[in-house]
Amino acid sequence: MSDETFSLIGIYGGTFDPVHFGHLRVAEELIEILQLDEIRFLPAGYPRLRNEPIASQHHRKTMLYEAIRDNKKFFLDDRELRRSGESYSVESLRELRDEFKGKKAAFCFIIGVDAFLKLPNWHLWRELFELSHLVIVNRPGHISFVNHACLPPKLQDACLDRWTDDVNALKRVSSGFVFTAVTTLLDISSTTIRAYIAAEKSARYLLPDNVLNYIGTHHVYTRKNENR
Ligand SMILES: Nc1ncnc2c1ncn2[C@@H]1O[C@H](COP(=O)(O)OP(=O)(O)OP(=O)(O)O)[C@@H](O)[C@H]1O
Ligand SMILES: O=C(O)c1ccc[n+]([C@@H]2O[C@H](COP(=O)([O-])O)[C@@H](O)[C@H]2O)c1
Repeated sequence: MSDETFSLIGIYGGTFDPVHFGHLRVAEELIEILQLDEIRFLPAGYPRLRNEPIASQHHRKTMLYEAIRDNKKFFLDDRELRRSGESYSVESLRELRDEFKGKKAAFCFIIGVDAFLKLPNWHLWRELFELSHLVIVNRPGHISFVNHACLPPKLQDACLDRWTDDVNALKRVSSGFVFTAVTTLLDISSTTIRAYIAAEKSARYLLPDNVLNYIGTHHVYTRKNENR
């Protein structure tokens, strides 16, 4: 039976402007909860359905690299930064599926509940279920635990027979399940961090020190920075 199961690869997409402990703690806990082999952090080059990032692609990538480099299970996947045009998750997952052809791997696309609620606005969103499992994490200030009745009807329908709370189910097929994970709720957002830094308030303990130092050295979120 064991050689029938898939290895599990987490894919954590985001703007990461900047990466913070809300992201990193979720990733660390999901490695344990789902017994993931690795998590690939996938920074969006030109993120959709939101304002343009403040930091440049180069800064967002470097900050992310600095934040994850000491974790043997965390990897940076910069394919969306190398691609021109809007960043479509479905395109990245198609590419990854291609690269993993012949390997028994299942993908877990990790997504906060705030982003999950907007899924029906994503490019070719229904195809995501064919390419990956979806792993939803809660976020303070947003509806707690995905209450199926609160979902937009289209999303409710699409997820209908996909919900599972069985980690082993995710290892039996390469895609198609929706799993809600219980992780520590940390009320941290990149927006708050950018606002603190712009107001010269301390953002310490909300994100790794080396990332904070990088932001300071390169004036990433302050007016002195002319080359964001
Ligand atoms: N504190 C958090 N807890 C759980 N999930 C989070 C947290 N912060 C971000 N996420 C999730 O991580 C993914 C990427 O988030 P993103 O990089 O946009 O960070 P953000 O803090 O939401 O940024 P911003 O404030 O600029 O919108 C999204 O799926 C989001 O829901
Ligand atoms: O593919 C899409 O159409 C799409 C639309 C909105 C968001 N996403 C992805 O969702 C992830 C979280 O996005 P964000 O804006 O919350 O940082 C990130 O990987 C985005 O590229 C993807």
